[in-house]
Amino acid sequence: MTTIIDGKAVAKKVNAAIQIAVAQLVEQGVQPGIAVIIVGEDPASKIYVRNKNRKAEKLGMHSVVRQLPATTTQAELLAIIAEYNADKSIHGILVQSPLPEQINEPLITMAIDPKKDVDGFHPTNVGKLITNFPGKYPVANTPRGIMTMLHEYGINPAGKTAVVIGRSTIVGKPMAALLTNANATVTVAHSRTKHLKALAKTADILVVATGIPHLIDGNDIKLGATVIDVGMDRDENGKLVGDVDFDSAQEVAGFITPVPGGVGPMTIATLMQTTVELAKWSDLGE
Ligand SMILES: Nc1nc2c(c(=O)[nH]1)N[C@@H](CN(C=O)c1ccc(C(=O)N[C@@H](CCC(=O)O)C(=O)O)cc1)CN2
Ligand SMILES: [Mg+2]
Repeated sequence: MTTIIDGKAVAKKVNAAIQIAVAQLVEQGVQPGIAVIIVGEDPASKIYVRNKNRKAEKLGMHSVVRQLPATTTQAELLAIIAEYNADKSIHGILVQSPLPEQINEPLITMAIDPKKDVDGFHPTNVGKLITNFPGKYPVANTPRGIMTMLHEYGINPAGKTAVVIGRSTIVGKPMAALLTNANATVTVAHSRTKHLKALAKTADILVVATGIPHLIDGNDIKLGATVIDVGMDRDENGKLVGDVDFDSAQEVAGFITPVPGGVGPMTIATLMQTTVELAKWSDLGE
């Protein structure tokens, strides 16, 4: 019997807590504020940005969306980031990815004040995560949301064998760090990994974030394993599917996230959570 991890339900619970936290902050004279910058007209990015804005407003936050043309230069984007770095009403700054090719993404990440880095991508914050630095700092929202889901379903990574397939800055690397800090034994695999499927089968916790539809199926999963599918791929019919073949995987897994309705909803809920925390840390010194 497999348990389907309901990311929508966990996100709802997180959002309910955020709504209360925001109301309390507003009473103390602090309204958490987020600025989302989008460059160009990528339709999926526009939907994600619209969803972030709507959710932030619904939870009582101050939310600004800055839509820029695809021809925006590096200097123009840097100037806008500097503007939000100096804006006291904004606690979190997010530059939606992907960015057009004339923009140097690492330099943009570096330009955001680490204290307003709501994505948790700034090297200062990544460094703190990797070193398990004490204190408060933002952590990438997708992997952090996955940790919240594991916690909600009573899955403790300590002592478990975890395999993370994917080594991106957004998911794979911070996921591996979070699982390591939670005392799992972690292997990071990727497109050049030999015997990938055999390795996947050793995992008690398997996180798949490759962008390859149905890379992993039930044959590659240990009986009873927890399977977290970060993929958001389109199949030949344009249907949204994950990196895991859900139908065969759920015959073997103990716990599994669906696509859609698993990791995705948690990303936005956790982004809201991080925005509230940044506001508390900066304005209340918590
Ligand atoms: N600066 C950032 N850019 C991007 C990030 C990010 O975290 N920071 N992540 C992704 C896109 N993304 C948020 O930005 C995101 C994508 C998808 C979902 C989601 O809820 N997905 C749903 C399905 C939606 C559908 O039907 O198409 C789900 O999985 O249930 C949330 C956030 C890239 N860019
Ligand atoms: Mg999902």
